[in-house]
Amino acid sequence: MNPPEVDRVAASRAAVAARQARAAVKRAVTERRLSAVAVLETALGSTESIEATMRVRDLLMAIPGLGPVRIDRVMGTLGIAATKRLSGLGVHQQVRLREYLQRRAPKVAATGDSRLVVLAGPTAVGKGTVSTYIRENFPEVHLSVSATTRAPRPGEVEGVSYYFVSDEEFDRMIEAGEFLEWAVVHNKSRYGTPRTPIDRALAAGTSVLLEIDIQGARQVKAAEPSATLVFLLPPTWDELVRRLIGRGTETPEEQERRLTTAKVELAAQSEFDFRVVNSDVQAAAAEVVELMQIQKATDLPSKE
Ligand SMILES: Nc1ncnc2c1ncn2[C@@H]1O[C@H](COP(=O)(O)OP(=O)(O)OP(=O)(O)O)[C@@H](O)[C@H]1O
Ligand SMILES: Nc1nc2c(ncn2[C@@H]2O[C@H](COP(=O)(O)O)[C@@H](O)[C@H]2O)c(=O)[nH]1
Repeated sequence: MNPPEVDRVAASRAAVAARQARAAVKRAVTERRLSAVAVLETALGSTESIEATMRVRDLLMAIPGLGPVRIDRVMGTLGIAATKRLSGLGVHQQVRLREYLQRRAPKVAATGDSRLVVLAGPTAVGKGTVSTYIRENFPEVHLSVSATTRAPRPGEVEGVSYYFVSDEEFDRMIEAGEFLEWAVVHNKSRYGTPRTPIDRALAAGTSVLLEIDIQGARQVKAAEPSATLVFLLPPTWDELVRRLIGRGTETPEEQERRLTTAKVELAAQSEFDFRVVNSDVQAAAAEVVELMQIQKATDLPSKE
């Protein structure tokens, strides 16, 4: 073969491979192994991805219950041309399509034993310490990384501790529907759970742990009733105060504010599926992981 012919054959093989890869993505959406929203996020996150080359129409065709006539109508309403690919969407089209998919597309089916677990509890009870222990010792668990508008503390790492974002960026993320939940915590900063990494992990059969406040836990339960809520308790109130003051990361005013919230939060513990007392980090982490891994939550003995 001469060089132009070699190029033509290579291009045709690449086109076939891309078509097959797009068909596999569509199948995964139809079979509810992958959420349509996760496909959109991947496409928007990388123009190199196979998802970026998918037509919007094909993504909608993958959603059970949507036929060609309905899809034409929906695309008209969303203001998206019939031939548009995901990578070619304008900002407003992206927002409208994301909102539509969040409302209309079915959630991914739970695969195997993967589950969504929320760890909440009052300030300084040790949520961060227990979660970090789980991240370091149980790599099979996906620990969600939140976005926050608060400033980093010494030693905190961008993308590991949090995504530290400006108020404007947080507004944008809310507007774009990127959060599973978000809340103003301790009447001060905003914190939110990015939705896409969670959808992806659950679709891949990985259990997910969210370390968030109680307002967030309530929102997650409302959005995903199958989520398991775990409340982390201190051995005593005095020990909680000792941990907060001992951590030394807040001013006395901020400590006061957090202890006021803590009293309200402790009163909400009965809303949770399980309670774990954090007397010892390793033991508390093991209990939380047990709740994520063993039988279905409904079959478990109470940890109260
Ligand atoms: N089981 C434990 N025994 C003794 N100290 C602990 C234990 N767990 C955590 N601590 C300590 O308590 C302090 C608060 O812990 P941590 O920062 O993890 O709390 P948190 O619940 O994440 O707080 P916040 O909600 O305010 O972020 C830290 O100094 C930590 O080292
Ligand atoms: N509702 C949410 N709460 C969150 C999230 N990420 C963290 N948090 C909670 O905020 C407080 C304060 O955290 P700190 O790091 O400033 O001490 C604590 O209770 C966290 O659990 C989130 O995404 N959503």
